[in-house]
Amino acid sequence: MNLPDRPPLPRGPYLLCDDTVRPELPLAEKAARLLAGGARVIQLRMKHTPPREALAAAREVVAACHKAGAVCLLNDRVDLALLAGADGVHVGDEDLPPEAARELLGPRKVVGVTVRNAAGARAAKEAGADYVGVGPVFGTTTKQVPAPVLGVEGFAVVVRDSPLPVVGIGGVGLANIGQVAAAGAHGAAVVSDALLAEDIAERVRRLLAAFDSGVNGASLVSAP
Ligand SMILES: Cc1ncc(COP(=O)(O)OP(=O)(O)O)c(N)n1
Ligand SMILES: Cc1ncsc1CCOP(=O)(O)O
Ligand SMILES: [Mg+2]
Repeated sequence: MNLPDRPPLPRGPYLLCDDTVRPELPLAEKAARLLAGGARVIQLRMKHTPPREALAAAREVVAACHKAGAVCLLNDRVDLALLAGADGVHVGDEDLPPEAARELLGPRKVVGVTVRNAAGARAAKEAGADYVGVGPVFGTTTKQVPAPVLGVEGFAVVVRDSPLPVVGIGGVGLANIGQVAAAGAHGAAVVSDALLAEDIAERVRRLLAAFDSGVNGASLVSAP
């Protein structure tokens, strides 16, 4: 998956530090609580934060992640990823194309791409991506996603046929993250199940344990 000069994307829960969920909680505080729970990958997703505040938040969250030994990726914003010294970026259909993200970031950063199927994952690999985000795996109200819900069986087929590591996203939480892991996913992206928890750190600890338990589960899809 990764050339030696890229930080490996740790396997397991992939937590989103998101300004669209529980907006009253500052992004740096969300990140601190996610990290306190043992998060090893955080994606900073800012859809409403004004540019100068977003830059300050990116720098603060990246520093906190690196102090905790976690990987920090920026959603959408290649510019902020560069300015804040993030480990990479995640881009989708409405963002810079992955080739451009790779050109700007160079070979030493992680590029993740949203795709819907294995063909998209093959194209993402050709474009220089390190992993793909695939979903929605389950129903979600956090984002209006222009794609049908895959379900865990449909997700498992994409995982099986993808040439890149897959991070599942959409409706993932404590109740079903084990299924995502059992499907062979490299990661499981979680937004609201963690950020809306009364104790975010404890919820992350439980998500980590549940993913690891699922990894030992039976595969959901036989070999092709
Ligand atoms: C891990 C992961 N997968 C998919 C997405 C969605 O990205 P995108 O399609 O660019 O949509 P926005 O998040 O920008 O609304 C993601 N963020 N992370
Ligand atoms: C950003 C994004 N992209 C596809 S679904 C989603 C939101 C997922 O949020 P949740 O984990 O709360 O379902
Ligand atoms: Mg995007």
